Amino acid sequence: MNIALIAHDNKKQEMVQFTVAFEPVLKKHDLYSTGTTGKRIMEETSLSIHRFQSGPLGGDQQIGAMIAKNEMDLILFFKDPLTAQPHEPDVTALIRLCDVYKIPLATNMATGEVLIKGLERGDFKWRSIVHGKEGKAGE
Ligand SMILES: O=C(CO)COP(=O)(O)O
Repeated sequence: MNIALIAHDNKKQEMVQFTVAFEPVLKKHDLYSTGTTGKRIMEETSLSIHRFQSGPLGGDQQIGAMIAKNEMDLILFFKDPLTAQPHEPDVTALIRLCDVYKIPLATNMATGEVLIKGLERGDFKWRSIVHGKEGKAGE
């Protein structure tokens, strides 16, 4: 499965702790990340991650493009609700696309833990059914 790991600056430490804790689960999957989040995770774990641009420079949109092609199966996006982001429209667009394509999305670590445990249990195997489909919105 293709999994995106994204964290705003104030949540990057939580993301690192999360990926350290769940490294054995995550390493079985293809991981994608915005630039700085991916760099931090790779510095602190042995996970290999495809890094896109940093979020404010278009990374959220690059991950959004994968969602729009139905190429992303799970998004762990630890958002900072207390800090204004210069690229807020991109953040909103990414979350919207998760709803359009019904992609499981966690916006905080607590929900992330539930989803990752579901992933471990095989709860998202249904995603393999939609792979290869055109993935038109509303289908
Ligand atoms: O801004 C982000 C998500 O909106 C994250 O980007 P970075 O991982 O590059 O900090």
